Amino acid sequence: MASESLSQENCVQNGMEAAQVAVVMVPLPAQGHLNQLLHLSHLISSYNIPVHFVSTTMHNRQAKDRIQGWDLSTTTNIHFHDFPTPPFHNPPPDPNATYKFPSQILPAFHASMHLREPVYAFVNKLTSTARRIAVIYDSMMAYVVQDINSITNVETYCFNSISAFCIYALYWEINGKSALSTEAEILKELPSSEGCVPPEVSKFTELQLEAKKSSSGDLYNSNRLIEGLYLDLLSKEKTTGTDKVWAIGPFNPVVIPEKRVSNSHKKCLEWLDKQPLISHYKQSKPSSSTFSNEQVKKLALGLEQSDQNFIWVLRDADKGDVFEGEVRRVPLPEGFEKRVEGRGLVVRDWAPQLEILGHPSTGGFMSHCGWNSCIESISMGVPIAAWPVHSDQPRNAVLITKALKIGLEVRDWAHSEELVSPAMIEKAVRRLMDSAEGEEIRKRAAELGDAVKQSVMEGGATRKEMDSFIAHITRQIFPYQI
Ligand SMILES: O=c1ccn([C@@H]2O[C@H](COP(=O)(O)OP(=O)(O)O[C@H]3O[C@H](CO)[C@@H](O)[C@H](O)[C@H]3O)[C@@H](O)[C@H]2O)c(=O)[nH]1
Repeated sequence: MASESLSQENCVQNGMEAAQVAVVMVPLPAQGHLNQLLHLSHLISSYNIPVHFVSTTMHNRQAKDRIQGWDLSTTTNIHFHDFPTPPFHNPPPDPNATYKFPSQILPAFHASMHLREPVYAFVNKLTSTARRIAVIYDSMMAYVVQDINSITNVETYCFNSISAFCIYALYWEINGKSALSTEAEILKELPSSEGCVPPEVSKFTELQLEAKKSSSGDLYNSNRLIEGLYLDLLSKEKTTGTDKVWAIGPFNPVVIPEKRVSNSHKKCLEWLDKQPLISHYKQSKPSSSTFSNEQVKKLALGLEQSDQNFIWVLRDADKGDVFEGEVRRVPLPEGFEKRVEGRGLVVRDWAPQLEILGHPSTGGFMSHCGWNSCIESISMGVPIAAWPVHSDQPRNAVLITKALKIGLEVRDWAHSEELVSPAMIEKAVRRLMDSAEGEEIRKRAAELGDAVKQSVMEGGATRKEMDSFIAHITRQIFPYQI
């Protein structure tokens, strides 16, 4: 972390007018990535710094449509730049699709391959209007920004969309699992990353690693209260090639405004309003993967048997986030919705997840453990029943259940090839929501949530770290450097 410190209000006095700096955001065009950098754009723009958000027309629309917890119309400092969306047609829906395969990621990879030239041309042109440009790029967009470092007065910052815990574990694994600080011994319990991603994802990741140039620092949507140890190790060991590490998350708002701003499905929030406090439990469909019809049926039965109130986000799968394609509407067991009427709500659309998690009636979250879902749930003080599906998720589940102890596993990752039975689902929900063990877990989650909220408020440690990042990118440019 850099030593500069700067408050949000007086950043323009730091030798260089904040307005002379522009930030360009280069997100991977996929939901779990777009939303993180859009939230970060919001935070940075509040320091009176213009932010340019670049993606395809369709993905910019997706990002804007799905903002949660704040209102885009309240800021004039975020500028969207739309580049053409290359056509892509998803394969037809498969009712037996293995839930491990994140087919919706393929259009994102395809779109990103068309952004290298337009993004370079855009940043190059922007240099005539700003004295320094800080390009914040998703680590999965290293290929796209590879030429940008060579432009005068441009600095690049690599944003890691996954947890510091997972990044550190990956480097530790690659480097032959050698020396390990005793505090980090939990890494020895981690499941292997082998088989967690399909070959298309491995190939795309390798392309990024080959293209990656050194950057001026690394950014994490994380918080030292959650991952301090791993952030320190990343910085101390310069694992990613830099010791400048800023953990400035959660990027998402930690307090949900009373006036609901989400464009997405409001029915579930109104339903929650009518529930008693902390009575409800949420099961979410991952935004980037698919459950087979058989697994959906078992999940329905497990939820029914759990006897808990729930919202189940069961979006229609296979369409991809924004691209055209056929929709697979997953059938539910006959009579299910009638039987759970009043205590269970099935949502087929895009749900306002952050707002649901921030609702006082929400007591638990069964999640695939995508990093956004983890950090959103942590910041809202909601414990997690972890049901990882692919990628970094099995490791996030270890962070949640074993390191932080703010959740429990629905099933052991070692058995991830098997279907999860209704009995296992019922047991996990009851343990979390209706047992002494669950009460302890819920208490720890609430305490961590409160501490994280405090850290991002004025005077909090994470706010100071954010100020430090802003101070760094707006630092004085001496004449001989120009
Ligand atoms: O109905 C829905 C479904 C999702 N979301 C939001 O969409 C995001 C989903 O992100 P995440 O929980 O990270 O899931 P994925 O989209 O599956 O994330 C991908 O990207 C993450 C960041 O790299 C990785 O950690 C995951 O493994 C990878 O699957 C979150 O902000 C949710 O709040 C909604 O608002 N409504």
